[in-house]
Amino acid sequence: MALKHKGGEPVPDAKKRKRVGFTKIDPGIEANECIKVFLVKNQDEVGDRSSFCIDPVDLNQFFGEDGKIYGYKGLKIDIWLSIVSFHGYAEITFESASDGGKGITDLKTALQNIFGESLIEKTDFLESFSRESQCIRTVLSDGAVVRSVPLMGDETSETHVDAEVSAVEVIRMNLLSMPVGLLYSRLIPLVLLLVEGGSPIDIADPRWEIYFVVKKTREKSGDYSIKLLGFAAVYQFYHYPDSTRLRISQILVLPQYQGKGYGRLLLESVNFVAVSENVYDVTFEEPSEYLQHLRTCIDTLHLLSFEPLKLAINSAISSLKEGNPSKKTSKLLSGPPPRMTEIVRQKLKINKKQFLRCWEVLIYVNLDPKDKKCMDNFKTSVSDRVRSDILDKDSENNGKRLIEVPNDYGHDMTFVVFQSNADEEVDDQNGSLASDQSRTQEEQLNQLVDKQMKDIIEIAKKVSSFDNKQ
Ligand SMILES: CC(=O)SCCNC(=O)CCNC(=O)[C@H](O)C(C)(C)COP(=O)(O)OP(=O)(O)OC[C@H]1O[C@@H](n2cnc3c(N)ncnc32)[C@H](O)[C@@H]1OP(=O)(O)O
Repeated sequence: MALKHKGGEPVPDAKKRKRVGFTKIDPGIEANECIKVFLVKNQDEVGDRSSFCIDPVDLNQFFGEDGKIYGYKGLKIDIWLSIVSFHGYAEITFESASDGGKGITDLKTALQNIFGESLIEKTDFLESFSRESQCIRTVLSDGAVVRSVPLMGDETSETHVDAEVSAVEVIRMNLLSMPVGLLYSRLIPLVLLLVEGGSPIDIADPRWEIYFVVKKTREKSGDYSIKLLGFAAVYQFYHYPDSTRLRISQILVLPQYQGKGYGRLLLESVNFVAVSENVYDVTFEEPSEYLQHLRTCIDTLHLLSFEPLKLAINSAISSLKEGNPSKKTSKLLSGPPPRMTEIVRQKLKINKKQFLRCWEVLIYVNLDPKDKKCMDNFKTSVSDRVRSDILDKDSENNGKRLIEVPNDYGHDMTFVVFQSNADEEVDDQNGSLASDQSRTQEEQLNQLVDKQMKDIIEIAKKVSSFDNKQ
């Protein structure tokens, strides 16, 4: 870590600090504003601010309660993280430092809380590119290759001209192995920076496994190099009486390689292991909204080509074609038959909750968009399902209802809790409260139905585009 004080003046000692007269209390600077993190692959990129800069979830969380750094004027912190050895180097520059009433933030400690031991001095860092050029290859050489996908055409364009064969591989390893644990500990800063709510896992627990996705390039000389693209940490839970559940707890694809199918490959690989080792099922630990979207796309694809399910899907489609939405006596579209839920878990390792999420997408992709009656019936059935989900919750919660409504500010959802209480409605003299409340509830429900329809259509589109590529 290098602390550069612009103008060459030393950082003032405590005595001098007392004499500095501040007219107002130091407002501080948000960590998000003055810290930049670059991912670099060679010495030349270090110090070049046009290098690949990441967009961390929230750097403020590592700096006190208000996320601010105090005591510095003109502070700039550039962190250079090597994607060769995953070491880091912090270059800190500022015009002056003095206590403006809130102290002087100890930057070294704060940065060590994020980057830990992987933060090293500049010379050491620059040397690490050649010294540790084979570190990923060495650590992963003992791993089991779960999947190997050859790369062709454009995908190899960034490789060396002498490159003969390139492939993307997923390699599975136990985190208890010392070199693997060490490599993971160097990846922790990326987890903290890029996975919302991410925290280090306990590498001393033998039930943790890690799946690395790498690009392997074999040179004409016969030698090969390996580049790390991402990883997934998976916990093997015991499931009574003699089975295991796989839980994907942390998945990260390095930002410059995202959106190229590597996340999907990691998830498919975990699924492949789950099926071949006949575990109970695969679950996710608090998946982000985007990861959940990806998971539903992947599972829906598997379900679409799952022969035993075809009859159930066709029969659901027939009931939508024939159904009359004005007859409220029977549901147009019920969930999948319970027997299928069990078969899907046994054969595809998709659990019941996730299967239910995919079910409506499975139906939707099989509908004829020109069949208006069928499409209308589908929307009615989604609406019925949303309403019954909420009513079920309602009866469980003594009239308190929690519903998720979309907002205008992006992907995050807003949750609304409301209480439906018959007495309250009677007490309302004009009945206006009750009618206002039910109007609001109706609007919220409609919004929720629209949001769910939008999600179904989006996933269906994605799945159809994948299906055509395969
Ligand atoms: C339990 C937890 O860990 S929760 C936290 C999850 N992790 C994070 O949030 C960390 C930051 N995010 C990431 O690391 C990544 O975005 C991940 C892991 C979530 C997803 O990995 P990615 O490699 O980006 O996913 P992948 O490329 O497979 O799919 C993403 C997109 O690429 C598209 N895609 C997938 N394969 C291909 C392909 N072969 N060609 C073109 N596009 C493709 C997908 O359709 C998807 O597009 P969409 O966003 O329009 O739906």
